[in-house]
This record gives sequence, structure tokens and C-alpha cells, in this order.
Amino acid sequence: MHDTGKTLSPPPAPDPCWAWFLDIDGTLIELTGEPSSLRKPHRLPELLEALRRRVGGAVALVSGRSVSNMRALIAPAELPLAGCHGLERRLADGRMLRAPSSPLLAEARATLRAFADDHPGVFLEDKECTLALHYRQVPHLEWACRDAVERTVSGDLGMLSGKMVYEVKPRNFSKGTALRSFMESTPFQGRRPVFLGDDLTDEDGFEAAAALGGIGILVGPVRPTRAEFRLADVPSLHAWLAALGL
Ligand SMILES: O=P(O)(O)OC[C@H]1O[C@H](O[C@H]2O[C@H](CO)[C@@H](O)[C@H](O)[C@H]2O)[C@H](O)[C@@H](O)[C@@H]1O
Ligand SMILES: [Mg+2]
Repeated sequence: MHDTGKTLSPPPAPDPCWAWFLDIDGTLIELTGEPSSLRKPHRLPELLEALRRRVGGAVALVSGRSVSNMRALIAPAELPLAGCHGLERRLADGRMLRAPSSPLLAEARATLRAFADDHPGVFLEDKECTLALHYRQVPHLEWACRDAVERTVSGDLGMLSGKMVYEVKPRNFSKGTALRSFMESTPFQGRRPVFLGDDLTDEDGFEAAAALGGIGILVGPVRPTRAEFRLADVPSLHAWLAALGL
């Protein structure tokens, strides 16, 4: 783990021979006030389609969003996708794989729905296989939200901390397990993985990429991270990608 005092180097030039894994919010697109908003960022589908062609199809999006939400966001582009932090995957051939839902999730849903109803401004995003309790509109309620989520977590359920959000999800899946699974099949197999992400939930992706001989690129301010390289922000990522001639 790099400590906060260490400046991370800029990444090497983007390589079309890599296996590409990209986070969405805070990496490809700027964060906004609306969780999982389906507002389509300008030219995102075109960019992803150009990237897909340039790297021989070896690009997947790996997000906390659900696969259905990601598909709507990037349509008409079609890419391999990992949603809900690795619990769902849409393969290059269009097949969907979904981990079985935790029986404990229903109880967590009911508890967190009641909490959100009692706390105006807190938003519960129900992604079916995971739950996200957002406090972006009411930042002073961060600790109350954390406490509510912690109290729902037991058995196979774990808590994830993200940007102005606490999530509940089965522990056995992560962005790292998603990367590893994609790397076992074409068009990713045999390539060097590169994982790009901004948040704490991307650390599993950085770790998995490094374990397979690849690299992690943090997008955003310096912080303790397993990534080796850093790009300052979303526009810097897009400027760096431009070297691929997209
Ligand atoms: O893994 P990511 O692709 O980075 O997705 C992480 C979460 O993104 C969304 O929430 C975040 O973005 C929102 C829109 O910009 C913002 O309002 C919120 O505060 C952020 O936490 C999404 O709603 C979550 O489901 C994803 O897990
Ligand atoms: Mg992100």
C-alpha cells in the first residue's frame, strides 16, 4: 500500500495490447448529486465503442452499478460488464452470470428502507443483489448511515465504504474477483491487465491486476492505495486515453 505522502507516477502510455478494466463513476464520468443517474455523459458510448475496437474487444467496465444500469448508461455501445461490485457479469458473448443473492439481504433492505424513510435526504439505492445507502445530500448524517449499515451486516454480508455512500454486499465477490474471472477467457486471457478506478472499492481491482502482472491506475487525489500510477482526475484520464487515437 502506498502511503499518503508518496507521489504516484503518471502511467505509461496506454497500450492497445493490455486487458482493460475501467470503473465508471469518478473515473470515466464525473460524480454528480444523483446516485446512478441515467443522465448520459456526452459521447461516452462513442468513446467506449472506439476503445473496444482499438483494443480488440479486451475492455470491460467494472462498477458498483448494476449491469442493467450500466447497459442503459452506455447504450448503444455493448461491452463486457461487471456490476454490483462483481456479483453480476455480462460476458463478451452477451451471457449473464449472477451470483446467488444472500438470504440476509431482504432483512437488510427492510431495515435500511425504514432508516432512509426516517432520514430525509438519505437515499437507499436497491440494486437487487446489493444495497447502497447514499448521504451525499445530507453529509452530516454520514456516521448515522455508517452505523445503520454496520448493524445490518452479518453472516456472508459485508460493508463497503464509497464516495458519500455505504454499501451492503455479499463478501465473496469484489471488483478483484470480476477482473480475475474475465482474465480466464478470451479476449482478455494472455494479456496484461490494467485496472483504472477512483474509489476505495477499486482497491481489490488494483490488487488483482498487480497479482496477475498488471498495473493499477488511481484516478483522483493521492491517498493510500495499491495502485502504482495515478491520473489527477476524470479529464486527465480522457486526455491520457486520447493517445490511443480514439
Ligand atoms: O464503481 P463505480 O462505477 O464508481 O460506482 C460506484 C457507485 O456509483 C454511484 O454512486 C456514486 O456516484 C453517484 C453519481 O455520481 C453519486 O451521487 C454518489 O455519491 C456516488 O457514491 C452509484 O449510485 C452506486 O450504485 C455505485 O456503487
Ligand atoms: Mg468509481
